[in-house]
Parts: sequence; C-alpha cells; structure tokens
Amino acid sequence: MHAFNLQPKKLSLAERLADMAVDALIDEADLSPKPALVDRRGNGAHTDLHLGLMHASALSLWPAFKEMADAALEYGEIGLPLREALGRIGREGEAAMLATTDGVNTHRGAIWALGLLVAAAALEPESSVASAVTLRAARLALLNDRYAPNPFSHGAQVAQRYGVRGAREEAQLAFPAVTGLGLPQLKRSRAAGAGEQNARLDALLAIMTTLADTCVLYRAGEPGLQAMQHGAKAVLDAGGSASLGGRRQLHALDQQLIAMNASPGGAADLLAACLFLDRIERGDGLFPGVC
Ligand SMILES: CC(C)(COP(=O)(O)OP(=O)(O)OC[C@H]1O[C@@H](n2cnc3c(N)ncnc32)[C@H](O[C@H]2O[C@H](COP(=O)(O)OP(=O)(O)OP(=O)(O)O)[C@@H](O)[C@H]2O)[C@@H]1O)[C@@H](O)C(=O)NCCC(=O)NCCS
Ligand SMILES: Nc1ncnc2[nH]cnc12
Repeated sequence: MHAFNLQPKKLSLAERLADMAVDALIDEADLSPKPALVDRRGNGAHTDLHLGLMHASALSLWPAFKEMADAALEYGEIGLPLREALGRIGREGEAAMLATTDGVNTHRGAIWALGLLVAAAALEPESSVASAVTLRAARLALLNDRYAPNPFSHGAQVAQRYGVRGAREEAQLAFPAVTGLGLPQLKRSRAAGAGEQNARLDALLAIMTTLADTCVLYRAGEPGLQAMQHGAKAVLDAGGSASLGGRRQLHALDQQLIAMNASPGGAADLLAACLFLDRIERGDGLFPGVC
C-alpha cells in the first residue's frame, strides 16, 4: 500500500474553468514583447505594476472564477439571479485582487470579461465554440445588476468624454474584438507557421487595431488611441510579429506608447479572454463532446 495517494485529484468543471481562466491571465502577462504592457522584459508604461504582481493578482482570482462557474451550474440558466450573483462574486474578486496588490488595479477588466465567459462556459459545457460562449456571456452582461455601484470609473469618464464603447459594451456585444479580430488572427498566424508566442502577439495587435481601450484614452487621450490603433495595424501590415519588418514596427510601437504613457490594459484583458476561449474551443480535455 502507498503512503501517499498518487492518483491525480479529479477536478470539478468549476475548478477546471477557474484553472483555465488563471492560466489565460498568466499566459497574457508572460507574453513578450507586448507594447507598453507588463511582460517578461519589464513594466512597460507602468510604475506601479510588475510581472510578479500580475501573477499574484491572477492567482488571487482563482476562488472568484470557481465560484462564478459554480453559481452558473447552480442557477443553470441566464437570468437576473445569476447576473446578480456574478456581480457580487466579481466585486469580492476585485477586493481580493486589491488586497493582493496593495490597492493597484491589475485585472478589473479581466475579472469582468473572464468572469462572464467562465459562467457562460459552465452554463452549457457541451456548447463551447467561441461564438456560442460569447453570446451567452453577452446575454448575462445585458442584464442590469441592481446592486452594482455606480462609481465614476476611468472607463465611465472617458466614455462620457469621447463617446466610446468601453468594457461593458464590449461584453454586451458578445466580445467583437475577440471573436472578430483576436481569435481569427490567432488562427491565421498559427496557420501561416508563426510560433505560438508570435501568433498570440499578433492576436493582441489585431485587437489593438480597433479597440476603444478606455485605459489608453484615460492616460493618453485620442492621440494615444490613434497611436495604438495605427501602430498595431502597421505591425500586422508589415508581416506580423514573426517577421523582421513587423518586429521593427513592434519595437517602434512599444517606444511610442511608453513615451505617451499609453498602456493598452483593456486589449491585454481581451487577449486573456481570447486565450481562454481558444482553450475551451480546442477542448484541452475539458469537455467531452466539444461544440
Ligand atoms: C463593467 C466593468 C468592466 C466596469 O467598467 P468601467 O468601464 O465602468 O470601469 P473601469 O474601472 O474603467 O474598468 C474597465 C476596465 O476594462 C478594461 N478595458 C478598457 N477598455 C476596454 C474595452 N474597450 N473593452 C474591454 N475591456 C476594456 C480595462 O482594464 C485594464 O485596465 C486596467 C487598468 O485601468 P485603470 O484603472 O484605468 O488603470 P490606470 O490608468 O493604470 O490607472 P491608475 O494607475 O491611475 O490607477 C487593468 O486593470 C486592466 O484590467 C479597464 O480598466 C466592471 O468592472 C464592473 O461593473 N464590475 C463590477 C462587478 C461585476 O459586475 N462583475 C461582474 C463579474 S462577471
Ligand atoms: N500585461 C499587462 N500590463 C499592464 N496592464 C495590464 N492589464 C492586464 N494585463 C496587463
């Protein structure tokens, strides 16, 4: 008889989804070289963030993601009770994140996007194509959480000032930046023979070409947003991050965004959402009969 049980513990669906959400956040943080964002090279345009903090923040969110998946399994349908449970768990997740980071906002947008997607995936595990999962997430995001506080967030301030759609609307529209740009680019770059890291960088850049990133707008206004969108397009037009021309453009974009203090934190969150959806779409041993 063995002194230890060597059988791997069988994880519940909620635990596996929480693992995948945290993995997506850690993969996003580690991906390098991302323009003006925290990565393995350094802190990008940030003075209060670093890679260790991004990792600690991602890990602190595991209980919230698991609880969101469990809530979806318990309620079993899209409706106000589930939406409001997700809101409460999301706010508790934000509090856990801020306690871990000493008050620095590392992943607010990611809690929102991945929380909705985790719940949407748990609701119908056998229906895991990205378009189906994001549609369920959108239906959840469209419901009005009566207990949501109404703070004058950075996103709300720039939405009012520039008339743009922010994180809330991105989810309510079923994540067009992810399903229409990030995921297709990820697949195109892989199919063209790019390595996985370059394919992921290209997916991030594809998201950056059109996203109204309220993080960039708050920090660097419209000139910052234009620099982000045009610069990302220039990298992809030059052949993407796996090409020499694309690499030069990427370096120039990194320098320009750092000089403008324009960190595309919203695009980074959506890349994490893209990596999460890619994982569940590909199965990764999670769901028996995918699609
Ligand atoms: C609905 C909420 C998302 C709140 O949205 P709102 O726009 O009102 O609030 P923000 O606080 O501005 O947070 C939105 C964050 O979403 C990311 N983001 C930005 N643009 C987009 C976009 N177009 N599409 C998708 N996502 C976007 C972005 O997050 C990243 O940036 C964060 C850093 O931002 P900021 O605090 O502004 O940071 P700094 O400039 O560095 O500030 P200082 O240094 O000065 O402090 C970083 O965390 C990234 O994550 C936006 O910040 C939602 O949060 C909400 O309602 N929550 C309540 C709970 C709930 O219902 N949860 C549901 C669980 S499913
Ligand atoms: N890698 C990153 N750097 C800065 N802000 C972020 N928000 C989410 N991911 C980020």
